[in-house]
Amino acid sequence: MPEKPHLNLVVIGHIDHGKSTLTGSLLYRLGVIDPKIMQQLEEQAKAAGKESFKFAWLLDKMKEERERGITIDLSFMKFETKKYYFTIIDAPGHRDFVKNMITGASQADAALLVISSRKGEFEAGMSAEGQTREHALLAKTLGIEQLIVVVNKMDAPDVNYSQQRYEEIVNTMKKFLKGLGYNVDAIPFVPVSAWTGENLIERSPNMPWYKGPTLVEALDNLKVPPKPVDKPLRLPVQSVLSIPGAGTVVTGRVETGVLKPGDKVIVMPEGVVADVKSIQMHYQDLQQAEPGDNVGVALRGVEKNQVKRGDVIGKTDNPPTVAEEFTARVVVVWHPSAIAVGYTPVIHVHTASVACRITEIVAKLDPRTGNPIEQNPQFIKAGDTAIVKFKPIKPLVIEKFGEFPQLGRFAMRDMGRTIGIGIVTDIKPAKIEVKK
Ligand SMILES: Nc1nc2c(ncn2[C@@H]2O[C@H](COP(=O)(O)OP(=O)(O)OP(=O)(O)O)[C@@H](O)[C@H]2O)c(=O)[nH]1
Repeated sequence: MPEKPHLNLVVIGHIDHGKSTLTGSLLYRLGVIDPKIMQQLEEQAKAAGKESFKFAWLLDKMKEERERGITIDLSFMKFETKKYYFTIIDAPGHRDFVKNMITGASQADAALLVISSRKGEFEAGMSAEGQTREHALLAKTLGIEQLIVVVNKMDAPDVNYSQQRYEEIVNTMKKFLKGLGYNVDAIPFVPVSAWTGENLIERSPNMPWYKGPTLVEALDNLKVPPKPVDKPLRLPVQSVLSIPGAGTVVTGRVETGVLKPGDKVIVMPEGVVADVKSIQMHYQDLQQAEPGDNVGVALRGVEKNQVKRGDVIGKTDNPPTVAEEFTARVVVVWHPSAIAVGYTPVIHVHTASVACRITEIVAKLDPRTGNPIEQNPQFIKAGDTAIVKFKPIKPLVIEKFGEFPQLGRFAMRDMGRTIGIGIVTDIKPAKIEVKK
């Protein structure tokens, strides 16, 4: 039997809307979590007087263990439905999910947007600083086209499974998501209780008015994005090793195109040309590596110190682009004051992180329509969307989002936090000398 396709999910939404509870509850009900472990956690949560947090507790435990360097959690974050295997990348509660969404080992194929239906909670998420707003905007900017909206806490006393409240939320959300450019007719809005499990796997008798899919059915209705095998090769380098017998081995994930033993490749921005001796994945030799494959590539003609993390491998007839300067559409998500020309955040893009200086703020945009509202503003601040030019202070491979989305979206970081995100719209290429 052919293997089920694999999809990556992110869980997003406003604080306390139930992301952890939903994730924990879904994993538990799908049988991923051992009932004995769940019972222990339940007792711990009860003893701490926080029974309603038992599922969230489960995620906290996983997170703690991860922080202590125990590597058990990842397998817990996988589950399967009739059609697919899913991995939840970046568990909820992470402070810096934005950066992780961009530079993490995997790209999200779909997002679950969790919204609380409780009085005041839904409204808080949709307020100017609300994360329902912010996360939906980020997901769209990052090119996550598939969305499932989970209308949570339908069991709460003030909601009491009200169809009217559900419809009120759906109408508001449809207007908002349409404004961001989402095709709202393709988005399921599933009313659930993460807590009781209603409409997650089994239909809720308390919401007979709801005729749409359950959450698991909505997951099965997602589409597998096509593999970009026809595009030119791009393989960002994660690490470089020197292995006796094999020589220089680079590891990384193929983002686009295919790679075969015998191919002639070029490492940018180094400008070094090499031959592919062999390719391995999970200790097995591969005759062809494709998008999504995490591989080790043994290279002939290059020394370990000539390649580093953040470089990108391509074919010699279509080398990765090194930017002298690039233009991007950015969204500022957080900054204590204002951003002006001269500001130099660290840009995290694929596996690279390079400081880039803002050389021009071309225009401020209306975030809803994308139309310019101010040319050459003096500064931009949190909440603003703008067209900005950057000059990398060191050679950097970056691509236009329209051509290579995986290498054309980035996070801007400063002071240990994500300041904003962006997508590259234009590039002025640098001249690189090729070393044979
Ligand atoms: N009644 C009810 N309460 C819920 C439901 N889901 C979550 N809650 C409660 O909402 C509160 C917040 O839930 P969490 O799962 O911690 O929310 P979160 O979105 O993960 O929160 P952060 O990670 O802090 O952003 C807890 O008290 C939960 O018990 C639900 O379906 N029904």
